[in-house]
Amino acid sequence: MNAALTITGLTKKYSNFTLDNISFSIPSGSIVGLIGENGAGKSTTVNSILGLIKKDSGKIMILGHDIDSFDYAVKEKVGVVFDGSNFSEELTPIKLSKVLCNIYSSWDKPYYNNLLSRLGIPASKKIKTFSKGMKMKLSIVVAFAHHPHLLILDEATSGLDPIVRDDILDMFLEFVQDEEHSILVSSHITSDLEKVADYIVFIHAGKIIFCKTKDELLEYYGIIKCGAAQFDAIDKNDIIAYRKQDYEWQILVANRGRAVKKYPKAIVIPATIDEIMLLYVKGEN
Ligand SMILES: Nc1ncnc2c1ncn2[C@@H]1O[C@H](COP(=O)(O)OP(=O)(O)OP(=O)(O)O)[C@@H](O)[C@H]1O
Repeated sequence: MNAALTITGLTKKYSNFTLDNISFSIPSGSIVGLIGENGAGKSTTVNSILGLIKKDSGKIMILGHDIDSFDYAVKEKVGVVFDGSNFSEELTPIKLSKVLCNIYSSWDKPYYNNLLSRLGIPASKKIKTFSKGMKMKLSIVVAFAHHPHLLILDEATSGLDPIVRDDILDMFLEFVQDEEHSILVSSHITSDLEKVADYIVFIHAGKIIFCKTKDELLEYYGIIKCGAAQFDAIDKNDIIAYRKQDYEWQILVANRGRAVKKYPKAIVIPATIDEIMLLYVKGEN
């Protein structure tokens, strides 16, 4: 399987933080969700991928090209959306299109106009009059309108309402449909990732905790809820992490079907990505 992005052994040291030997890849045609608590290292990973910060070590390949010797033709094939707009506030979306068609050889004006109206962005109003959400939507439209092969979004949907986010998730799914386009999206809104991501990469304190298919997480992971006596009887090898809240123990397990059979008296429920993250980060093991 071709990979749109391959990261091997990425390391970046700051005085109080180390992004430590990160490795994962994005198969072509897939959406990868990057999750982790504030300060986990998501933006450091994204900025390293984009060459915005200098990595200390590791290899990053985008669309088969090493980023250390990247040329402009490859850069054009990467669409980027950050949490914030970088466009001149005096421009209108129509004027912005005139600027961008000189920058991107693959700029698709009809598609851009189509996306502006699909997301309800006023084409002839100055960007400075836009709300934060409207600016974010414009950044997303611009990223799509130069037909990138790889889209990278860092916390790009957090300021958007659920209805707009739903439209954007549909755009993501349409984008990867032909198996040649791929998306890396970092987000704290894990319910969005549950809807669209194929893989989840979980970073905690600069290290990768896991890189798994979303289906594995949602179909197999589970939480056992039980009292003290039942907790003591649970095989410690089955426990990924646990925490106690009031009189209830919550235990994260990797195979909830097996847990149901093995512990018939316990309540075993599916785990959301948020709960999996919470138990890994705050739970004991
Ligand atoms: N230029 C810098 N100099 C020193 N430390 C930095 C720098 N940039 C980031 N860091 C540190 O690196 C760590 C990871 O930051 P990063 O922005 O990658 O986290 P994140 O997972 O994107 O967090 P958030 O969800 O809050 O955006 C933090 O402790 C941050 O303080």
